[in-house]
Amino acid sequence: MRRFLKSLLNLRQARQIARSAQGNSVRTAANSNSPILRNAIDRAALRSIYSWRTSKQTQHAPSTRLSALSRSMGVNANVVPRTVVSPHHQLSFDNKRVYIPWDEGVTSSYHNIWLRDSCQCSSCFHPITKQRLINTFSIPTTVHPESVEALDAGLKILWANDGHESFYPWDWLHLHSYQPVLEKHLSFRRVLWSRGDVQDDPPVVEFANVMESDAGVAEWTSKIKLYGFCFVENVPVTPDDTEKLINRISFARQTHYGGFWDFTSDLAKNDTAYTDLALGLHTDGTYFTDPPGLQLLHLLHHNGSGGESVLADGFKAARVLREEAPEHYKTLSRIRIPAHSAGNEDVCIRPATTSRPILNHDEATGELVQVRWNNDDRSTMDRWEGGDPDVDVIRFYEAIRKWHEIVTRPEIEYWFKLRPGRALIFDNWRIMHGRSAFDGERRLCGAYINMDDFDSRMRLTNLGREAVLKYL
Ligand SMILES: C[N+](C)(C)CCCC[C@H](N)C(=O)O
Ligand SMILES: O=C(O)CCC(=O)C(=O)O
Repeated sequence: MRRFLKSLLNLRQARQIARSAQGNSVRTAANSNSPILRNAIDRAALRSIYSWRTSKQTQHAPSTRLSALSRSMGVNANVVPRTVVSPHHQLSFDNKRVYIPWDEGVTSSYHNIWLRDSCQCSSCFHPITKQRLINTFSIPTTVHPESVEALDAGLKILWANDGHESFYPWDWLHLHSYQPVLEKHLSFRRVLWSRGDVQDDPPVVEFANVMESDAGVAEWTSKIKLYGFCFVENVPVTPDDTEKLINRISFARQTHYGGFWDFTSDLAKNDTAYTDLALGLHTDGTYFTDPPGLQLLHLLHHNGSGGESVLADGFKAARVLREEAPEHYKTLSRIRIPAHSAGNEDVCIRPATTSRPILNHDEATGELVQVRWNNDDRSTMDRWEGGDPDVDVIRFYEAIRKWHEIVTRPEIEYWFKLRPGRALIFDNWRIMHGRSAFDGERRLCGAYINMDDFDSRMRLTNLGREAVLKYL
């Protein structure tokens, strides 16, 4: 009652709620916009405070599988929202919107054109391909319901212009409510780490488990998402078996290095990875518009010394930078870094769009989503957009010096030795990798995977297709 009272403080909502208070049937007048009627609505809204009626409440218990798995991944799916339409008020609509009063005391409004365009029936939305079939541009801009009806499972609308019938499940309406937004879309927790957090007990899965079931792939992909990397134990020491392993997530990303690589220090490709030189911490593909999402490396053999590997959690390092030197964090989030791969004579790769900063954030949420750091592949920086090169040049070098100092701290760097049979996979948008110089013959194989292909596989194997498709 209190919540409902609170919600009525918002007169606009009161009017919406009152629309539904009119009359007894769930079918409401086609248009309640006349001033006389609106006053009646306001009065009705206030009256309707007391006309509470019980009605069948639609609730959706959380699926145990989803909530169990999602808890491990931090996916906030165990808090399944109560998609219960208010038992005390009814739906309403006018020539612009449909209004749904929820039991939680808010009312969602949906534009008629939006609802018609979002019809999920099999003639408007392909049930198999999940693509829109309706011709959006054939919907009149004045489209509005002839009637709306609250059924147990959802909302039925009969459209006035063509008599089309649409049905929207309550949980679909509640999830996609945009005015107001009622639910967060899926987001996945990450566990940021320092060396001490992982060196004794790094994330690991068994090759056999990954190969034999999608549950094994779910475990593998959820650990990659959580920690940014994961070892795979007992991988047969062959390129073929390694390729089969990576294909359990998705097909390999093709680049000028090929798809699945089997490489050594012979400069087969004109890149320092194909030498025995040390490689400082970096992410690959800073010269691509879309850097590879995952990188898998499997050491096949090394008869020599050196060649230790190092990983560092770029998101952890970014958090340290923001805490210790927020100005440098801002600089590395702003200044765009041109990069290239131009060693092979038939290749000169640079981002097709504008280049990107080292720290990249989601425009909508402001969340750090990608670290792009490869000081060796950085091109000549002769465009300082900050306006004053005198300021930006110095700021930039100070900021990357601080960044380099942080990422190479002993507590940040996780050094280990790759070994045959133990493949390593890591999120190349978050985890920096490198190696020490080496001698002798050292042969590795592996591949890249696109981030979108990884994300798809991670969601589907961990949450199930039904849960994932809900958010489309
Ligand atoms: C393909 N393989 C992983 C063997 C080598 C890739 C070289 C990556 C390049 N130095 C960069 O940092 O983008
Ligand atoms: O040789 C290694 O251990 C890693 C090589 C590397 O950093 C790369 O290929 O990007």
